[in-house]
Amino acid sequence: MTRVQSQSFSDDAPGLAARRLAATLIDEVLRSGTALDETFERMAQGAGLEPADAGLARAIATAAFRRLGTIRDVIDARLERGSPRKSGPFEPIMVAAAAQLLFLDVPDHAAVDLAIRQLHEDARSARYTSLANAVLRRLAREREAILTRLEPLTDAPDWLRESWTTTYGPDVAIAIAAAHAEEPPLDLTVKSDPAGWAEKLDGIVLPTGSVRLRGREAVIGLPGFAEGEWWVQDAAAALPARLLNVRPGERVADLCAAPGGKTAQLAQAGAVVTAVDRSGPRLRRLKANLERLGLKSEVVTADVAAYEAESFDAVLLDAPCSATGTIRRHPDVAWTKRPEDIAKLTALQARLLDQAARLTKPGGRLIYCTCSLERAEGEAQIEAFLSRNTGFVRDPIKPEEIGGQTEALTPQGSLRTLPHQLAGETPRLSGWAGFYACRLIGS
Ligand SMILES: C[S@@+](CC[C@H](N)C(=O)[O-])C[C@H]1O[C@@H](n2cnc3c(N)ncnc32)[C@H](O)[C@@H]1O
Repeated sequence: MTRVQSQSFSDDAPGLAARRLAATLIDEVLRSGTALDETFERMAQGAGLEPADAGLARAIATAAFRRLGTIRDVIDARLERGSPRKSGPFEPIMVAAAAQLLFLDVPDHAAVDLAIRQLHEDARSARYTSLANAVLRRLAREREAILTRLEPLTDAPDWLRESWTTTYGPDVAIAIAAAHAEEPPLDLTVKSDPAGWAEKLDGIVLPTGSVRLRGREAVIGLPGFAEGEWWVQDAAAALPARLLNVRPGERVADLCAAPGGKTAQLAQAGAVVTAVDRSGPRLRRLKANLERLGLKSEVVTADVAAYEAESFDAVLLDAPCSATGTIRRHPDVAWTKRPEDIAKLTALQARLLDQAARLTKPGGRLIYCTCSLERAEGEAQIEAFLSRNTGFVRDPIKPEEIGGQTEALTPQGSLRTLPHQLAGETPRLSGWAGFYACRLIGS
């Protein structure tokens, strides 16, 4: 894609500024590989948009990434001579418009007319407005037919499609991709009284203890947020810290801790927590989160690979990873990560894991986890670790520790959650993130 040049988002035409920001976000994320959330925070600030416009821009970009494979296919199929070359912002504007026409509740004329206006703003794309108009109007006319023929795996890049099919088999690969097509529900970890909070917030208590909300309201306005009674955390992401079974007063290291979802769980369980992360800005968010929750932890800015301290009763390493287990919440991940990232990340994870082992007391517990669907960042990482560190053994996780969700346990007793597990009331209220976690005991 070519850089979208217009950086001025405000305009008199209603909705145009939101569409400009949406196309720019899509373009920028694909070009730079920077996460949509981060790109949005940076760009929306400077764009001076009304909150509703900024929200619409983000919704368009998110829908575009969730369905990018399908969107590219249906546009290409209607461009007889392929995508025009040297056409400036043509592609991101078309992708954003198609996302609205096919997957969002936006009037067709608004999606089409505002896309055409945007194309006119750049001399390189202005030449293709008639072509764009014809393609977008066809998409609107043929929407029903397109939507009845959706194939979930089309919305995963080839390398992920192949990886899931090889690792989990063709049926599970399709189920994973189908789960990614659904908007995710909002899950909360509550300090206490999950049933009471589920009732107050119109949610359900999941078998693992998290509260899943049926609605889609902004969290900041919900009862209990300002009072620090709960925090947002995917139901699968809440499991690794629970599996550490910390007792009040134990010294616990949370390595790669920011923004602190797991630190909060450990502190809430009564542990004396040291949270370590190398990112200053992310640690500032961790501190703000803990402050809202009224919880405490020592906070250390350090590279875990070089972090030295007196050894801990228990250690949690939530290692940096490809984050392919979070594609449902962050669909841009599927299009920004590359196979070559996996090799770099697995080498880093091995270094961090060896250091985490050195920081674990003899007889202490060590949990390694990643939010990745890749075996290399989970099962294979632990197999390699155990062959290097013969002083450690697995401490198998029991079904009752994860609310009886036996399908999320490997034969070796590791946790392996997949996005299509955890059936709920509707497809949107089903599923959880893809996580791997293994509990080890040192000697
Ligand atoms: C998966 S996120 C952690 C999420 C966090 N545990 C939670 O539950 O909220 C990974 C974190 O690892 C940190 N990180 C990456 N490489 C690191 C390193 N070498 N040393 C310390 N932190 C690192 C990143 O800054 C990021 O905050």
